[in-house]
Amino acid sequence: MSSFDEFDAFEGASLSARAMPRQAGAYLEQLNPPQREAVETLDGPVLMLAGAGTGKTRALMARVAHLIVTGRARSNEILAVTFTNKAAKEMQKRLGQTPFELREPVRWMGTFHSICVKLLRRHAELAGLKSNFTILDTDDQIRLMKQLIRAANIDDKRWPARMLANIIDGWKNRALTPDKVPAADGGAYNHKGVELYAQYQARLIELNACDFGDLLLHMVTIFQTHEDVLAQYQRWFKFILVDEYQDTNVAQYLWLRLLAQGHKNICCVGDDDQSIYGWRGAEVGNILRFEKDFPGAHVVRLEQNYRSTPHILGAASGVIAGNQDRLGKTLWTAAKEGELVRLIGHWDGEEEARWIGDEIEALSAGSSSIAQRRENSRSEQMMQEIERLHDRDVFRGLNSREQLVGRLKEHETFLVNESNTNLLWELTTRQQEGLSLEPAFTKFNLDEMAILVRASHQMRAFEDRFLTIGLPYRVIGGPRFYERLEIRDAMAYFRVVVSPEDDLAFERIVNTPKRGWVTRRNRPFRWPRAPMV
Ligand SMILES: Nc1ncnc2c1ncn2[C@@H]1O[C@H](COP(=O)(O)OP(=O)(O)OP(=O)(O)O)[C@@H](O)[C@H]1O
Repeated sequence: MSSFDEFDAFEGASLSARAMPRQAGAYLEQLNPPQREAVETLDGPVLMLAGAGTGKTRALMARVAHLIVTGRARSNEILAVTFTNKAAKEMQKRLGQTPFELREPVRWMGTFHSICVKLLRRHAELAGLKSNFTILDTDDQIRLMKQLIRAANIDDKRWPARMLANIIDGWKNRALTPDKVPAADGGAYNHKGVELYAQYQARLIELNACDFGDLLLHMVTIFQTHEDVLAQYQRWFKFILVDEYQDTNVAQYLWLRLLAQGHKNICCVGDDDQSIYGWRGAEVGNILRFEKDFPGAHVVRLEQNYRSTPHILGAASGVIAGNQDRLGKTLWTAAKEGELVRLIGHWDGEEEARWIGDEIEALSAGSSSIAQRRENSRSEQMMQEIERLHDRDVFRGLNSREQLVGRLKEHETFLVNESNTNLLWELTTRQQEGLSLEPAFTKFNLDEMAILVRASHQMRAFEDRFLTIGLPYRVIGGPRFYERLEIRDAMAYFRVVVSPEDDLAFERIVNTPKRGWVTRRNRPFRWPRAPMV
């Protein structure tokens, strides 16, 4: 076991931070009543059910500050799990500023993975690793699996390594070590999955490496098998906070449960309506079951939305109402009406990209779709037609879009097509509701507009279109720094220098750049140890 004593957990906690409790501060005044309830209920399990834009980040930060300011915990006694490391950094920064003014950073604030790396480096030998273990990326994982698959004489064209990687990942998300995989999963990967999983884990240990899933799996196993280690962390982490609880998987849930078992001071923040990571093992059941798992839990609902207009909330609520198994909450806002939501169907991605490109140009030029269309001769015709119909009272007293379409058909106008009727209906309702038509003619900056896509391949049609029409754009959330090919190659060189036994890194760079060396198939890599860099 790592040699460190309880004092290590508090390293960096200065005397000033351990001083007498201060007065609860201005941060409480900036909260609405449910937020305040979620912040001030410090003891026992708390579930903060927070819809989008309801100020959960604000409440989460206030809770951290409140624990410290009232002297209930020192900054190093709080374990705060955030969804991304970026979110942790941002919160850390804001906690140092008004209205919180914390003097010390919360050292155990980060993602499940970043916190588990820190813990596992301390206890690596309990998992058969050295503390300087390497963390494999997906490429390395696949490379290693391919070696094992070929060594087992399996055709990796028919049974791709990526398929095995997904299966093993799924088991790790469910906190299953090879010996715990249920018999029902025995048929996985042509009945070879469990055996290859065991070989893969053994090979990782030889390489002094682990993959992403192992970071949690090893820590759950260590906590389950070493009571003394678990007890130590249960004592240190007096209060636990978890963000995006609806996205936790079984392994993360077990890890949290083990740590919170003693004091049960765990506050989970989440929204059962925003669970989108089922495909990577997230269990929305974790949040639905919270009150069962933590009897006596205090549930607070944050329902006042500060970000959206009633139309947007209404549309979102309509979609969400169809979800099954909800804990239920009703978002509301004090904001005024705002723009209507438009739903526009397109034939394919290219047509959609073309339409959106035109719309963006129109919005940034300060011309609505109608005004923009007025600019070309075809649209001149369109404006004349609208005026003609207007004179015949076609738009008066309309109750539905269908009625509008009916009247347009009666007048045999060429305006009957989906995009024109959408636009005419929007303008009609705006007028009926006494709303100004102004917003449709306001100029917008390009950095006020965004396109959200579900998967990165959907960006292509937009990029093609924007390049064609010369519309400047930025892509946010493309491949991350460490995922870029050249960065991964450079990292592999460093890994070989630091750990000469890292065969996977060696395999990656041995022919990068191309040196014309041939590697033999069906053989795991074991290279002669000669200095090469
Ligand atoms: N009590 C409050 N009074 C006024 N404004 C608030 C209050 N709480 C939050 N806000 C504002 O609402 C907006 C959303 O807050 P915050 O980012 O904390 O929400 P969130 O729930 O974390 O959002 P999301 O999870 O959807 O990103 C921010 O602009 C914040 O300043």
